Amino acid sequence: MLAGKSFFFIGAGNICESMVRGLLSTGIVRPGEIWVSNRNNEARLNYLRSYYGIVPVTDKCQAASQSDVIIFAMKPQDVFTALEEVRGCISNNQLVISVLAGISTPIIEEGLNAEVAVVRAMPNTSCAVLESATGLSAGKYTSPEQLALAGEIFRMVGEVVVFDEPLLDAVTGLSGSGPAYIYYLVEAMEKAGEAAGIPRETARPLVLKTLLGAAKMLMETGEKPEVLRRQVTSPNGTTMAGIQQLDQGHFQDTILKAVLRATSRSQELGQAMQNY
Ligand SMILES: NC(=O)C1=CN([C@@H]2O[C@H](COP(=O)(O)OP(=O)(O)OC[C@H]3O[C@@H](n4cnc5c(N)ncnc54)[C@H](O)[C@@H]3O)[C@@H](O)[C@H]2O)C=CC1
Ligand SMILES: O=C(O)[C@@H]1CCC=N1
Repeated sequence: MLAGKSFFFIGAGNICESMVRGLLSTGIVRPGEIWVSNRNNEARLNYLRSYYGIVPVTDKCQAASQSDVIIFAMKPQDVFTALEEVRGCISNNQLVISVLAGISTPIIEEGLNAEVAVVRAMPNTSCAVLESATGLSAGKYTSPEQLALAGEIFRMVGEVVVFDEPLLDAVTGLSGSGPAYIYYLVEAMEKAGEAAGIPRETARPLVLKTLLGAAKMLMETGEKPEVLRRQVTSPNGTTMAGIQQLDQGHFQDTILKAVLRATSRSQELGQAMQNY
């Protein structure tokens, strides 16, 4: 279903590049089948063309009318300008994918002023290494086949779960923003290693292998994280001492608050655009 499909990204920033890198690395999508536009940034487009061989375009209406899949990938605040630029250029046999935090499918449908198939998607930047966790939900005019096509696109770059749309804000707070939480943890562990006397360049591979090993243990054993944690935690040993310190800092509660706050920020972004 995917071979030969053409993709048009409106907005060529971080998430666009992550998706492009992932899609091209599969070998199924070819560089000439990916068109990109970006606002006021020729240097960015030149970089994407020279690095990936993908095709910068300036006439967005024309590109939108000629591509199979149109991907909205600008900041939520910029969505209305983008919608105006391609209004009347997209028909129902194409597929619109919006990766915008907080922006509901009705906002996109109404902005396009036509019965266009829209899928809201929340991937993460790990698309670049084919390890994204992506949540999807279908808009009002999206057929099962069009939702399946969106699933196929994001399955090329990782795992896909389909949700009812209201949950997409929570997906954004959990796995859309999630890589940043993990990077933050890695930053903290590296600094901690350094504080304990391990040089930064040595701490990083130790931390990264620890992270990868723990993720693999979770995936390959299928055990609950609590069980695996207990296997590391000897009575009165070092891990117990470390975990007690994390508990004193309300580690789990802090993570919970971070995910809930990111979720409500996604809702706020949507609300702000609704009232626009
Ligand atoms: N960065 C991430 O990890 C993720 C981002 N998202 C969503 O993706 C969207 C983009 O995020 P980033 O790539 O991080 O932002 P970014 O700021 O890196 O890229 C957005 C790009 O869109 C361009 N743009 C704005 N209006 C445009 C228009 N009318 N036509 C063409 N280009 C236009 C801007 O010039 C900018 O280069 C956001 O809505 C965000 O919520 C979703 C999942 C993950
Ligand atoms: O920070 C943001 O708003 C976007 C959405 C999910 C990840 N990055």
